[in-house]
Amino acid sequence: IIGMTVSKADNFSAWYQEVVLKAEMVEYYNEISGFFILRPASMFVWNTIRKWFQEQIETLDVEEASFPSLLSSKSLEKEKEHVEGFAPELAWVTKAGDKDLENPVALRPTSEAIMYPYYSKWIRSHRDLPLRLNQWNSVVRWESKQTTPFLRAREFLWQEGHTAHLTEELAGEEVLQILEFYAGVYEQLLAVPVVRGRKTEKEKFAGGYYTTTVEGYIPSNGRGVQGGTSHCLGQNFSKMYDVKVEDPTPKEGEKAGHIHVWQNSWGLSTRVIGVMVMIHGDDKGLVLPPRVSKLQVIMVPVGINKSTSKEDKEKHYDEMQTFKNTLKKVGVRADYDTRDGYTPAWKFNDWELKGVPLRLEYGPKDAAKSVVSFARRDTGEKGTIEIASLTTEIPALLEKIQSDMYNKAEASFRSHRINITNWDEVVPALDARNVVLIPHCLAEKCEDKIKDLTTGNQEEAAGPADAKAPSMGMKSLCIPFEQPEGIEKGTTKCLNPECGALAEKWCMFGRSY
Ligand SMILES: O=C1CCCN[C@@H]1CCCn1cnc2ccccc2c1=O
Repeated sequence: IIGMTVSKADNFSAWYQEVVLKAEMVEYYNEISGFFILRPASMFVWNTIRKWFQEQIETLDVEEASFPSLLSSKSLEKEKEHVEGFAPELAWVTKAGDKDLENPVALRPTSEAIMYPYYSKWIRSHRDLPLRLNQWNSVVRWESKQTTPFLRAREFLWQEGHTAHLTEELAGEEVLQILEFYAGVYEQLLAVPVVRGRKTEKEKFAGGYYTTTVEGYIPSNGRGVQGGTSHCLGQNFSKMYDVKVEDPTPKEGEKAGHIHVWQNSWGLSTRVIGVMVMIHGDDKGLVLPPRVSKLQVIMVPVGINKSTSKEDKEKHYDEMQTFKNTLKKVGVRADYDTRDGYTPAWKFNDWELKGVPLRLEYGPKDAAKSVVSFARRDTGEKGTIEIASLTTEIPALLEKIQSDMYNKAEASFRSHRINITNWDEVVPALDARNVVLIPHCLAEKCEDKIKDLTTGNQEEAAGPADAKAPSMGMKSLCIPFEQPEGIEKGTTKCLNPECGALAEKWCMFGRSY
């Protein structure tokens, strides 16, 4: 069957797998589990993101570099304490040909250990700062959890930015600039709303100082999803790798000391594509936001059949070629489908499955009235457009589709993000596919406890018939920069009934990927 067979509401994970396969975005790499092939439809999305993000970071004078993809166990030694948590994810090369390697090497899971010895070598004076390098590459992390296309893969494409600054303030400024660019990728390109915030001590990058994040929301299962992270590493790595400069402003009469530089690292991966598919897709298949869609308009001839003369058919098709060229001149990526042997209805389904944002139908009746009929992929809305107005109406309609898709997703996230001040309302809220904001003390231990308290226990699962696993506990997603009112007086208690400490901030919690 070429079309969708699974409904999004019935079986979300099966629907997701089917849509990314049938919309020709990915292929499972059957040789090794957890690896996927990215096909042109998804590479177009990724390259659109890459061009936009690259343009943004170039305003910050970020330069591009390419470091080796392998690292020695010796170089990992330096950051051993925080790597130990990640060690099980490292993929090792132990042989070359039939010879064992004296010192096995690991495939990069991220590039700090590869890059920072050279930051130490290159950064000597404060004049070498800020150093800002970004890599577009792929990394390998041998996930033990169930993998799924885009959201959790053992190898994925990403960019990793690594910068060094003279002061904490300069580093902190960049952390937030990059986070805004990440939010822009979601909100401007993918029509996906995100909450900006800071990770708690428990959820931050252990090797860093603090982590800022953009958090998405998947309406189909109410889960939060981490969308991109911008870390301030503080001086942790510069002390590990001895990245220092002479103090440019030594105190009067004192010998200039050294300053360990303040570093950031920031990453966004092809996970963003999975988030977009999950939020916008429907039972007909993919729904692509126009800004990232390889094909924005597909024209399908209608009313052409055996009785249509050859020259009428050719003339009709030539007119669509003209529309295509006209639309190309105003930056619209359009094409037409004149495949013989397929009905218009078959073609409509095929292009809906592939998520093309706008379809134009053009038949002799339309030609007689100098109009084309349109059908929006996101809402199904139909209408007609004067051929004479194509160059203004089509771009405007595509922009409307883009903003309507964003507004719909934003309303859905907003209505499923609820502030809770009564602990007993938390689990019911999660079961109703919400994420929650609760007054929280921000202590790591308290978070652990909250995870346990909100994990459905066995007896609740109604016996053997109910094969469902106990409901997943909630984790902190972020401390939103945008804080609700009500706890600034410092008299509100942490919502965890077993905690008793005072709440520091409203913290967003939810079931998550
Ligand atoms: O997120 C980012 C953004 C891009 C640059 N790296 C940081 C932090 C990566 C954290 N991390 C994530 N998985 C790992 C897996 C194995 C070894 C080390 C690591 C590891 O350090």
